[in-house]
Amino acid sequence: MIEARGLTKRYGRTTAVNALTFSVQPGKVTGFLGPNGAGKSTTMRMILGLDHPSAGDVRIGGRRYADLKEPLREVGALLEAKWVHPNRSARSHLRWMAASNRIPAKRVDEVLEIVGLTGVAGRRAGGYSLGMAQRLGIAVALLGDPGVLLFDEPVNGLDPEGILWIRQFMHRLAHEGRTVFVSSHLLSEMALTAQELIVIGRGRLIAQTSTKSFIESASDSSVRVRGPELARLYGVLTGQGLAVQEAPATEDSPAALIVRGTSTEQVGELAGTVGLVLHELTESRGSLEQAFIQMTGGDVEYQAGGHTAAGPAPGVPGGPGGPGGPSAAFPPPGAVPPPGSGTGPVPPGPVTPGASGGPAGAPAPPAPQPGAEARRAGKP
Ligand SMILES: Nc1ncnc2c1ncn2[C@@H]1O[C@H](COP(=O)(O)OP(=O)(O)OP(=O)(O)O)[C@@H](O)[C@H]1O
Repeated sequence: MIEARGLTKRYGRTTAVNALTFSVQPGKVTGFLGPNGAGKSTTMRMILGLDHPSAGDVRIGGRRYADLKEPLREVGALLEAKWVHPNRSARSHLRWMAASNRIPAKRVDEVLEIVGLTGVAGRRAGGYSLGMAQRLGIAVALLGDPGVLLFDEPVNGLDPEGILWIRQFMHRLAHEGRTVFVSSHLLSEMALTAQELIVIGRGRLIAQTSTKSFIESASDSSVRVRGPELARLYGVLTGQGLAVQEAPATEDSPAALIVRGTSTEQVGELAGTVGLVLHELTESRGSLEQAFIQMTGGDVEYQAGGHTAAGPAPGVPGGPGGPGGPSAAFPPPGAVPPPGSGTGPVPPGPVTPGASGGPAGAPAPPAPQPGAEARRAGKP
């Protein structure tokens, strides 16, 4: 279990992490969700003792990282990709890691088998694809058979097969009773991967909730209605106590009304009883991504299908469907190292951030000093 209390990190005038309090429980995958720059990597580095909090603290199983006697056996992490020496093979790299952490050599073959790298374990890591490098990173994280695992943006840059593999693998680790904490800026990915979500924006906690509740609350439905007598229609609907919002005309669509907490049937019948002509009556599901951007105060544009999905809040017109390296595994103390405007509860595809930021994390020194600051500038 991971517990953060009032966790804060300031870099000069920037408050990267602002009084975060949350807990990550074993036995399930917990997603750490926030737009680029929200403070996810900084939080993970503090969990791993690579950055000192400016205030507050974070504990793993009740102890600070620096106080863990054998950190590699308690927590494993995948932070940054491609940090393995290119001329080393996966096996020799793992043997070196194991030896430097007093882990029996036979564990190397076990973890190679677990991540599916046995067949290529003798090949130089420099020739590995990103997906293979990810697996190697995970193998390093698993060397000490830790009960707590951290993954920072593990699917960045992976192909669909690699994404599926990582997702299933995290489920398996959680099923084994481990604490699995995975960061992402992709709500659509987290919706498929995590049972629990910790959502942050600009360093602050926005929500800690089950993924199911988050999706339900973020994908409220609304009814869009328009006709030649909008003002009268507005009066009829509000007269029935309905929450009605005006959607001004845009280049693409004429002015309309957005009605929440109702159905197309009810709106149509109310209009019919007073003889109002309607030109449009549609139900829209809020886009999860738009809800996410709103909640996180995101200043990041999310794009999918070639258009920008950032825009009005769910249920607000103007938006379709709605209203509108690895990593290098970071083996403590041994080494470290995007959907568009979907219309359903779970957006159909990944969201690609307009402003891309690569996976964050610290390089993987073979034996990081607990508590040592890992500066971004020092990243490989
Ligand atoms: N070493 C550092 N020095 C100065 N500012 C930093 C440092 N590390 C992070 N920041 C700033 O802190 C904020 C949070 O960054 P962080 O990398 O933790 O966010 P993130 O949610 O992981 O984003 P991303 O997905 O883009 O990596 C950003 O404004 C970032 O520029």
